[in-house]
Amino acid sequence: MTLIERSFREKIVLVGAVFPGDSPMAVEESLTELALLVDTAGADVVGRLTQRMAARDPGYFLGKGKVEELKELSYATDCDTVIFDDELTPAQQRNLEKVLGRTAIDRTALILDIFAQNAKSMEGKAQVELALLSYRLPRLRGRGISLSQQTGRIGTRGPGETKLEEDRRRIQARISRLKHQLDDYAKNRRVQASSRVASRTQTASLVGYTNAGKSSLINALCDSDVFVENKLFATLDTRTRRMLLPGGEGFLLSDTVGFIKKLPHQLIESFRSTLEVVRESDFLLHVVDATSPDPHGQMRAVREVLIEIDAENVRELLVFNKIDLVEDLSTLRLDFPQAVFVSAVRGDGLEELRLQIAALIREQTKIYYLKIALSRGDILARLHSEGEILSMTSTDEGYEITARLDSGSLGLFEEFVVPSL
Ligand SMILES: Nc1nc2c(ncn2[C@@H]2O[C@H](COP(=O)(O)OP(=O)(O)OP(=O)(O)O)[C@@H](O)[C@H]2O)c(=O)[nH]1
Ligand SMILES: [Mg+2]
Repeated sequence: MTLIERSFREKIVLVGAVFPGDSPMAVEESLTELALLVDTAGADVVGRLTQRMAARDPGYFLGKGKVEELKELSYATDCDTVIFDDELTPAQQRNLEKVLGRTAIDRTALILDIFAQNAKSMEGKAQVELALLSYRLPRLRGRGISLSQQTGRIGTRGPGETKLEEDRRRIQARISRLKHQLDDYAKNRRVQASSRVASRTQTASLVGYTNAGKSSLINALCDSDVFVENKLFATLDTRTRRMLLPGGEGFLLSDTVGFIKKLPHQLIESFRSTLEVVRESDFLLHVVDATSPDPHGQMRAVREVLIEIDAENVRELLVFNKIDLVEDLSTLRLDFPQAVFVSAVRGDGLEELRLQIAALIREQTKIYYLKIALSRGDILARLHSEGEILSMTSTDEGYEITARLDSGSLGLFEEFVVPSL
């Protein structure tokens, strides 16, 4: 993937729409987040425009008068690119670019651009390229030559300035190659994961809104040095570290890519396999930025992604981070009595968090007394791999065993469990 370095800071105008039922405040907050995304992408916001509207105009997204206003604002600010907070159809994008005489893109393209800049591993790059190509494929046709030659701008960079001029079929071929490549990575990961299952080490994942402090928290808890930055989507690659609990027990904790409102579904699709670690976790640490103006909205956005990756049923421990920056936590504590409040940077609350994690792990494994007939060597072998055998005696009737099992594997041995003990 070739990324073209920008030698200038691109000037951007943001456009948001308030539809019936939207709160104007929420739209403003969404635009502020869009501005943060622009900053992360290395460009400057020079203007903002919002319109109250009943429905999207199929041709231009905005109404006629507003398009004129946007054109004037674009000239006045001499912006390079206009970014819409809502998704544009390929036709709207083309029409707007024609009228405005400059690049028009949407939030999805901007997020994809940031992912393209931040991808480091081979797998991360393949995932982002797949998402970008899926996004661009329906947008290829009819894009003006002059615009496609304006290289190096947000939404036009990334894999293949030249690839974009190739025909559809070659892009589709590339998409299926990337899918195969990603399948191979996933298969390898499953082999590693199955050896982990055999050793019955519990696993947890850090999930949460981008920039909430997930990587900072894994560093604080596991004494590791995962990359941390005050930018959105600093982490794209999943990293797994071992964490030791107060009782000396260990478990595996994974740091994952952050989520955001309106996360492009192309990205969720192509990151699906790296996010399998989340679905297969014994529990999640859902990290929320305690300084966020809208913690409820951010948590909702995270849960929506969890549903999309089929991880909504994994147990979760809610962790509010960055409490060193918050003067009054009383409202949050009242709203979320079950949450743990920490500062990954200053260390507050980490002991409490470790204790809660240890309790969660203990809760999920219990000791059972089992009787297995001598003829059922298969069940015994299974028990060896799925649980932890604490003691075993063999009698004429069979094996008498005490074993530690988690709720997931209990079902396999239910008929052998002796209810007393
Ligand atoms: N003051 C303060 N800052 C924090 C704390 N935890 C993290 N930060 C800062 O918040 C920013 C984001 O931290 P990261 O750990 O990279 O956040 P993340 O959730 O991994 O973000 P992405 O990987 O980009 O989604 C960095 O500038 C951190 O230094 C905290 O407890 N207190
Ligand atoms: Mg991170």
